[in-house]
Amino acid sequence: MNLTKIVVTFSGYNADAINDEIKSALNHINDFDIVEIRGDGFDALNRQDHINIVENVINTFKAKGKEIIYTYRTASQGGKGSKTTVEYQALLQGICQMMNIDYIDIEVKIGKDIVKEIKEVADDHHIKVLLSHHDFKKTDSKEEIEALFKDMDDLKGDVFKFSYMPQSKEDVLRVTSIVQKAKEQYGNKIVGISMGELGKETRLEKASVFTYGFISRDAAPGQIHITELRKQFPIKDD
Ligand SMILES: O=C1C[C@@](O)(C(=O)O)C[C@@H](O)[C@@H]1O
Repeated sequence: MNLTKIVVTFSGYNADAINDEIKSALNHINDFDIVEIRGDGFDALNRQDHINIVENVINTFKAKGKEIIYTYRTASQGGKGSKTTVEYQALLQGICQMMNIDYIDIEVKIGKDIVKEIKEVADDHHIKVLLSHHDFKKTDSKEEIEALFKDMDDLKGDVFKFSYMPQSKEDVLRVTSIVQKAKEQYGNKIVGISMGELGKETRLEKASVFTYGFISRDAAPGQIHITELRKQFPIKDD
Protein backbone atom coordinates (compact mmCIF):
# COMPACT_ATOMS: atom_id res chain seq x y z
CA MET A 1 0.00 0.00 0.00
CA ASN A 2 1.19 3.47 -0.83
CA LEU A 3 1.27 5.85 2.09
CA THR A 4 0.36 8.73 -0.21
CA LYS A 5 -3.18 8.55 -1.55
CA ILE A 6 -4.14 10.22 -4.81
CA VAL A 7 -7.12 12.56 -4.58
CA VAL A 8 -8.94 13.47 -7.79
CA THR A 9 -10.60 16.87 -7.51
CA PHE A 10 -13.97 17.35 -9.23
CA SER A 11 -14.33 21.05 -9.87
CA GLY A 12 -17.23 21.11 -12.37
CA TYR A 13 -19.74 23.96 -12.08
CA ASN A 14 -22.94 22.04 -12.89
CA ALA A 15 -24.32 18.51 -13.21
CA ASP A 16 -23.16 18.12 -16.83
CA ALA A 17 -19.60 19.16 -16.06
CA ILE A 18 -19.49 16.86 -13.03
CA ASN A 19 -20.94 14.00 -15.09
CA ASP A 20 -18.08 14.45 -17.56
CA GLU A 21 -15.60 14.27 -14.68
CA ILE A 22 -17.35 11.15 -13.34
CA LYS A 23 -17.15 9.50 -16.75
CA SER A 24 -13.47 10.30 -17.18
CA ALA A 25 -12.68 9.17 -13.64
CA LEU A 26 -14.46 5.86 -14.25
CA ASN A 27 -12.15 5.40 -17.24
CA HIS A 28 -9.14 6.02 -14.97
CA ILE A 29 -10.45 4.15 -11.96
CA ASN A 30 -7.04 2.84 -10.87
CA ASP A 31 -5.39 6.24 -10.99
CA PHE A 32 -6.89 7.59 -7.76
CA ASP A 33 -7.92 6.53 -4.26
CA ILE A 34 -10.16 9.39 -3.15
CA VAL A 35 -12.62 11.77 -4.86
CA GLU A 36 -12.76 15.37 -3.67
CA ILE A 37 -16.09 17.05 -4.42
CA ARG A 38 -15.61 20.82 -4.62
CA GLY A 39 -19.06 22.03 -3.58
CA ASP A 40 -18.09 25.66 -4.22
CA GLY A 41 -17.68 24.78 -7.91
CA PHE A 42 -21.45 24.42 -8.30
CA ASP A 43 -22.40 27.02 -5.70
CA ALA A 44 -24.84 28.69 -8.10
CA LEU A 45 -27.19 25.68 -8.04
CA ASN A 46 -30.11 25.36 -5.63
CA ARG A 47 -29.87 23.18 -2.53
CA GLN A 48 -31.58 20.14 -4.04
CA ASP A 49 -29.44 20.18 -7.19
CA HIS A 50 -26.35 20.55 -5.01
CA ILE A 51 -27.37 17.53 -2.93
CA ASN A 52 -28.16 15.48 -6.05
CA ILE A 53 -24.67 16.03 -7.46
CA VAL A 54 -22.98 15.13 -4.19
CA GLU A 55 -25.12 11.99 -3.85
CA ASN A 56 -24.41 10.96 -7.42
CA VAL A 57 -20.64 11.21 -6.90
CA ILE A 58 -20.84 9.32 -3.60
CA ASN A 59 -23.02 6.53 -5.01
CA THR A 60 -20.82 6.11 -8.07
CA PHE A 61 -17.45 5.99 -6.33
CA LYS A 62 -18.26 4.36 -2.98
CA ALA A 63 -19.40 1.38 -5.07
CA LYS A 64 -15.87 1.34 -6.55
CA GLY A 65 -14.21 1.32 -3.14
CA LYS A 66 -13.11 4.98 -3.24
CA GLU A 67 -13.19 7.40 -0.32
CA ILE A 68 -14.91 10.79 -0.57
CA ILE A 69 -13.87 14.25 0.63
CA TYR A 70 -16.41 17.07 0.60
CA THR A 71 -14.85 20.53 0.29
CA TYR A 72 -16.49 23.94 0.07
CA ARG A 73 -13.68 26.39 -0.65
CA THR A 74 -14.58 29.95 0.24
CA ALA A 75 -13.47 32.90 -1.87
CA SER A 76 -11.23 34.12 0.96
CA GLN A 77 -9.22 30.89 0.57
CA GLY A 78 -9.05 31.02 -3.22
CA GLY A 79 -12.27 29.12 -3.99
CA LYS A 80 -15.53 30.09 -5.70
CA GLY A 81 -17.69 29.89 -2.59
CA SER A 82 -19.55 33.03 -1.59
CA LYS A 83 -21.39 31.73 1.48
CA THR A 84 -21.28 33.66 4.73
CA THR A 85 -19.67 32.03 7.75
CA VAL A 86 -23.10 31.08 9.12
CA GLU A 87 -24.11 29.52 5.78
CA TYR A 88 -20.74 27.73 5.50
CA GLN A 89 -21.19 26.14 8.91
CA ALA A 90 -24.77 25.09 8.13
CA LEU A 91 -23.74 23.59 4.78
CA LEU A 92 -20.85 21.56 6.21
CA GLN A 93 -22.92 20.30 9.13
CA GLY A 94 -25.80 19.40 6.81
CA ILE A 95 -23.44 17.50 4.48
CA CYS A 96 -22.05 15.55 7.48
CA GLN A 97 -25.59 14.69 8.61
CA MET A 98 -26.91 13.65 5.22
CA MET A 99 -24.04 12.31 3.15
CA ASN A 100 -21.97 9.16 3.31
CA ILE A 101 -18.60 10.91 3.05
CA ASP A 102 -15.26 9.93 4.61
CA TYR A 103 -13.68 13.37 5.12
CA ILE A 104 -14.97 16.89 5.51
CA ASP A 105 -12.57 19.74 4.65
CA ILE A 106 -12.86 22.57 7.17
CA GLU A 107 -10.97 25.82 6.65
CA VAL A 108 -9.22 26.43 9.92
CA LYS A 109 -9.25 30.24 9.54
CA ILE A 110 -13.06 30.21 9.74
CA GLY A 111 -12.59 30.37 13.52
CA LYS A 112 -11.82 27.81 16.21
CA ASP A 113 -15.31 27.72 17.72
CA ILE A 114 -16.92 27.11 14.35
CA VAL A 115 -14.39 24.39 13.51
CA LYS A 116 -15.19 22.70 16.83
CA GLU A 117 -18.94 22.84 16.20
CA ILE A 118 -18.63 21.38 12.71
CA LYS A 119 -16.24 18.73 14.04
CA GLU A 120 -18.77 17.66 16.67
CA VAL A 121 -21.28 16.85 13.93
CA ALA A 122 -18.60 15.13 11.83
CA ASP A 123 -17.56 13.02 14.84
CA ASP A 124 -21.18 12.01 15.46
CA HIS A 125 -21.27 10.65 11.90
CA HIS A 126 -17.77 9.07 11.97
CA ILE A 127 -16.47 11.48 9.36
CA LYS A 128 -12.79 12.42 9.52
CA VAL A 129 -11.87 16.07 9.73
CA LEU A 130 -9.37 17.52 7.28
CA LEU A 131 -8.28 20.95 8.49
CA SER A 132 -7.05 23.15 5.67
CA HIS A 133 -5.44 26.48 4.96
CA HIS A 134 -4.71 28.12 1.58
CA ASP A 135 -2.96 31.22 0.40
CA PHE A 136 -2.90 31.84 -3.34
CA LYS A 137 -0.54 34.81 -3.05
CA LYS A 138 2.33 33.86 -0.75
CA THR A 139 3.93 31.26 1.53
CA ASP A 140 3.88 31.84 5.28
CA SER A 141 7.04 31.81 7.39
CA LYS A 142 8.23 28.65 9.14
CA GLU A 143 6.95 30.01 12.46
CA GLU A 144 3.53 30.82 11.01
CA ILE A 145 3.19 27.35 9.47
CA GLU A 146 4.26 25.71 12.73
CA ALA A 147 1.67 27.79 14.59
CA LEU A 148 -0.94 26.70 12.06
CA PHE A 149 -0.14 23.02 12.69
CA LYS A 150 -0.27 23.62 16.43
CA ASP A 151 -3.81 25.04 16.02
CA MET A 152 -4.78 22.07 13.82
CA ASP A 153 -3.41 19.69 16.44
CA ASP A 154 -5.27 21.49 19.25
CA LEU A 155 -8.45 21.13 17.18
CA LYS A 156 -7.75 17.39 16.79
CA GLY A 157 -7.85 17.26 13.01
CA ASP A 158 -7.33 13.91 11.31
CA VAL A 159 -5.47 15.51 8.39
CA PHE A 160 -3.59 18.83 8.39
CA LYS A 161 -3.34 20.45 4.98
CA PHE A 162 -1.86 23.66 3.63
CA SER A 163 -1.47 24.92 0.10
CA TYR A 164 0.65 28.03 -0.53
CA MET A 165 1.78 29.97 -3.57
CA PRO A 166 5.57 30.20 -3.70
CA GLN A 167 7.37 33.37 -4.77
CA SER A 168 10.79 31.73 -4.79
CA LYS A 169 12.56 28.39 -4.69
CA GLU A 170 13.18 29.01 -0.96
CA ASP A 171 9.42 29.03 -0.36
CA VAL A 172 9.14 25.60 -2.00
CA LEU A 173 12.05 24.21 0.02
CA ARG A 174 10.51 25.57 3.22
CA VAL A 175 7.27 23.73 2.48
CA THR A 176 9.14 20.48 1.77
CA SER A 177 11.16 20.61 4.96
CA ILE A 178 8.18 21.58 7.13
CA VAL A 179 6.12 18.67 5.78
CA GLN A 180 8.93 16.23 6.66
CA LYS A 181 9.30 17.66 10.14
CA ALA A 182 5.58 17.86 10.83
CA LYS A 183 5.17 14.24 9.72
CA GLU A 184 7.74 13.17 12.31
CA GLN A 185 6.00 15.22 14.96
CA TYR A 186 2.31 14.54 14.23
CA GLY A 187 2.36 11.32 12.19
CA ASN A 188 1.30 10.49 8.66
CA LYS A 189 -1.45 13.11 8.46
CA ILE A 190 0.19 16.07 6.74
CA VAL A 191 -0.51 17.47 3.27
CA GLY A 192 1.79 20.30 2.19
CA ILE A 193 1.44 21.84 -1.25
CA SER A 194 3.41 24.54 -2.96
CA MET A 195 1.28 25.65 -5.90
CA GLY A 196 2.12 26.75 -9.44
CA GLU A 197 4.91 25.57 -11.75
CA LEU A 198 7.53 26.43 -9.16
CA GLY A 199 5.99 24.20 -6.52
CA LYS A 200 4.93 21.31 -8.74
CA GLU A 201 7.53 18.93 -7.31
CA THR A 202 5.81 19.09 -3.88
CA ARG A 203 2.88 17.25 -5.45
CA LEU A 204 5.17 14.29 -6.14
CA GLU A 205 6.69 14.02 -2.69
CA LYS A 206 5.97 10.97 -0.60
CA ALA A 207 5.87 12.74 2.76
CA SER A 208 2.33 14.04 2.19
CA VAL A 209 -0.50 11.70 3.06
CA PHE A 210 -2.58 12.95 0.08
CA THR A 211 -1.68 14.47 -3.27
CA TYR A 212 -4.38 16.29 -5.24
CA GLY A 213 -4.70 15.92 -9.01
CA PHE A 214 -7.21 16.54 -11.77
CA ILE A 215 -9.06 14.53 -14.36
CA SER A 216 -10.66 17.16 -16.67
CA ARG A 217 -9.31 20.56 -15.67
CA ASP A 218 -6.98 21.66 -12.88
CA ALA A 219 -8.63 22.97 -9.73
CA ALA A 220 -5.50 24.77 -8.53
CA PRO A 221 -2.33 26.11 -10.16
CA GLY A 222 0.24 23.37 -10.73
CA GLN A 223 -2.14 20.44 -10.27
CA ILE A 224 -1.04 17.30 -12.14
CA HIS A 225 -3.22 14.82 -14.03
CA ILE A 226 -3.96 11.75 -11.89
CA THR A 227 -2.45 9.37 -14.46
CA GLU A 228 0.88 11.19 -14.06
CA LEU A 229 0.55 11.04 -10.28
CA ARG A 230 -0.08 7.28 -10.42
CA LYS A 231 3.29 6.82 -12.17
CA GLN A 232 4.95 8.34 -9.10
CA PHE A 233 2.72 6.50 -6.64
CA PRO A 234 2.17 3.08 -8.25
CA ILE A 235 -0.35 0.66 -6.77
CA LYS A 236 1.37 -1.73 -4.40
CA ASP A 237 -0.20 -4.79 -2.83
CA ASP A 238 2.04 -5.01 0.23
O1 LIG B 1 -6.77 22.06 -0.84
C1 LIG B 1 -6.78 21.53 -1.91
C2 LIG B 1 -5.57 21.41 -2.68
C3 LIG B 1 -5.68 22.23 -3.89
O2 LIG B 1 -5.78 23.57 -3.54
C4 LIG B 1 -4.40 22.06 -4.70
O3 LIG B 1 -3.55 22.93 -4.60
O4 LIG B 1 -4.28 21.02 -5.37
C5 LIG B 1 -6.92 21.80 -4.67
C6 LIG B 1 -8.17 21.85 -3.84
O5 LIG B 1 -9.25 21.31 -4.54
C7 LIG B 1 -8.01 21.14 -2.56
O6 LIG B 1 -9.11 21.38 -1.72
